[in-house]
Amino acid sequence: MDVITVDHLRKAYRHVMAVDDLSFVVKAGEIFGILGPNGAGKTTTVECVQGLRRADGGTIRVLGLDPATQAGQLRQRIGSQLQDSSLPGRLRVAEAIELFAAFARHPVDCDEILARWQLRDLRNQAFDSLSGGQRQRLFIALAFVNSPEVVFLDELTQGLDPQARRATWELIRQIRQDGTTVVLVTHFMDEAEQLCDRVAVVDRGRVVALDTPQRLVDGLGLPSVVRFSTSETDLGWLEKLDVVESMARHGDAIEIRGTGPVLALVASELVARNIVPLDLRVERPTVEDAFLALTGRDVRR
Ligand SMILES: Nc1ncnc2c1ncn2[C@@H]1O[C@H](COP(=O)(O)OP(=O)(O)OP(=O)(O)O)[C@@H](O)[C@H]1O
Repeated sequence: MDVITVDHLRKAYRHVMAVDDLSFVVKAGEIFGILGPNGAGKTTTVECVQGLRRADGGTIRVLGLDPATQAGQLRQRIGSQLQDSSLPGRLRVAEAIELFAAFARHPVDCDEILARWQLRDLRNQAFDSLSGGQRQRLFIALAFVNSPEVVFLDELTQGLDPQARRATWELIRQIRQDGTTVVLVTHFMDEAEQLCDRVAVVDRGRVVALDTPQRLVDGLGLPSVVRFSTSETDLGWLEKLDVVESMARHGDAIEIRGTGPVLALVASELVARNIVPLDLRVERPTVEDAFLALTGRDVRR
């Protein structure tokens, strides 16, 4: 079942075409990622989808509702992570959750939310006194207070330490298991790779690729890099293998770029010639490589 359909969405700010004929579908129960460089139009898109901004053209349906005319109904059924926003400084963590729950048609139990997002020990702490990571956890928790059917998370793990990131990913996976659909706007390639069932790569207001993280990478035929060390000097034959695109040597360190089953073929040829390096390894292309190939830009810039 399609939970979100965005069809030929357009949105301009004066002379800036922020979103230009953008289309995608989000299916029930998936974690759908929107990846793109700064200014690609991700936030504008997600704001239009949530009914926070009016589109100039195209159609959007979320849970069968039109966000432009049924935003009130929609807000009862979706959750949204606050971004760069702050709560009153003296508001305590538990009070913030109770406040948001008071507006929800189907609020979840506040203690359960505090426990799930590891906020129990902070329940009486004022918002002002929270660290960046703790605030982030609170913003995520608040997105789930109204038992949303679809939740929008923007830069989910910004400011979290590596352990907290992994714990957050695990919780989001559990939330998917509970049947909630998740839309994730992210700059983090590893997050998209680890968490998302499908990813839309957005650039200059358009979707330039949409697939599972694995198929995005595989579909581009990007090279893998095989590395190993050897003192053997006669390796020119390696470059003649069909799968090998190039070879570089720095002392004993060998680096081979190639596509397809490059590791298996290089390994078997080396062994056949009695060269058995102990450190043979392969670096497969990642979503980051795919992103660079698709947009020509580093996502962090
Ligand atoms: N309120 C606004 N007024 C004018 N221009 C805007 C406004 N909001 C966004 N823009 C412009 O529209 C384009 C898309 O912005 P948007 O915030 O949707 O991109 P984004 O992909 O979310 O970027 P980022 O990753 O930096 O948050 C950018 O060129 C931006 O400068």
